[in-house]
Amino acid sequence: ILGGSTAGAHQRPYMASLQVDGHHVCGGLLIAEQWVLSAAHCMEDMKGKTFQVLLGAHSLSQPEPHKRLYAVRAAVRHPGSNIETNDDDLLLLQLEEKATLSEHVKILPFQRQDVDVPPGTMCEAAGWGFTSHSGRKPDELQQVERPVKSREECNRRPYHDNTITDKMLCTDSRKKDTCKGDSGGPLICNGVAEGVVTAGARVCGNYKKPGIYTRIAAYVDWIDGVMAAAEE
Ligand SMILES: NCc1cccc(NC(=O)c2cccc3[nH]c(C(N)=O)cc23)c1
Repeated sequence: ILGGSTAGAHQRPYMASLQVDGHHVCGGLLIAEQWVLSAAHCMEDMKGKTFQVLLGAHSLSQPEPHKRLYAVRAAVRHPGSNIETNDDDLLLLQLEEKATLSEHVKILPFQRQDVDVPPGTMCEAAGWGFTSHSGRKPDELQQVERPVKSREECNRRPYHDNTITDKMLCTDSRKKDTCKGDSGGPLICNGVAEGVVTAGARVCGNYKKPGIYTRIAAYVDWIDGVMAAAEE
C-alpha cells in the first residue's frame, strides 16, 4: 500500500496473508469459515511450493494471541485466469480446517448484486504489500482510501486503454495505491467487499495506471459453486 497508514490492530479481522516458506506473498479475505478468496496471479510465484494462510494477524513478525497459520487443503484458480491478462484473476483457498472465528478473525460479506460501484465512491484497500517504489515491506497491516474511477475513463489512454472489462473496476492511483504484495486483498466499499486487488500494469502510485480490481459480484456463481462442490 503506497500513501496509506497503519491499520488499527485487528480492525480488519477478515484480512489474510498468503505465505510461502513463511514469507508474505499476497493478501486475501476470509469469505467463509473454511474459505479465503485471493488472486490467481498469487500462485505464479509459487514454483510448486506450499501456501499457508495467516489469519488474525496485525504484525507479520510479532507473536499475537489470535494469529494462526492454516494449511491449505485445496487451491482453486478461476479457469479463465492466465498469466498474460488480468481476466478472472481469482483464487479460492480451502483451509485444512474451519477457521476459529473471534474478534480477531471474522468473515467479510461480499457483494452479490452484480451492479457497478458508482464512480467517486470512496473505498478502502488493505494489505502488507510494498509501501514504497523501492519495495519497502511493512510489518503491520496498512490501509488506504481510494475513490472508484469510472470504467469509461479508466479505459481511455493514457490509462488502461480498453483492457478493463465489465468484470473489473478501477480506483484512482495518484500517489495512494495498492502495490506488489497487496494482490488478492479486498477492496471494501460501504463495509462490503466489492473487489479483489489485481496487479494490473504492475505499476504503483502512478495516476496513469489506476488500480485494477476483480469485481466479486461478477463471480458469485463460481464462488458458490466451488464452495458447494468441495468435499468436507
Ligand atoms: N495497483 C497496482 C498494483 C497492485 C497490486 C500489485 C501490483 N504489483 C506490482 O506493481 C509489482 C509486481 C511485480 C514486481 C513489482 N515491483 C514493483 C515496484 N518496485 O514498484 C511493483 C511490482 C501492482
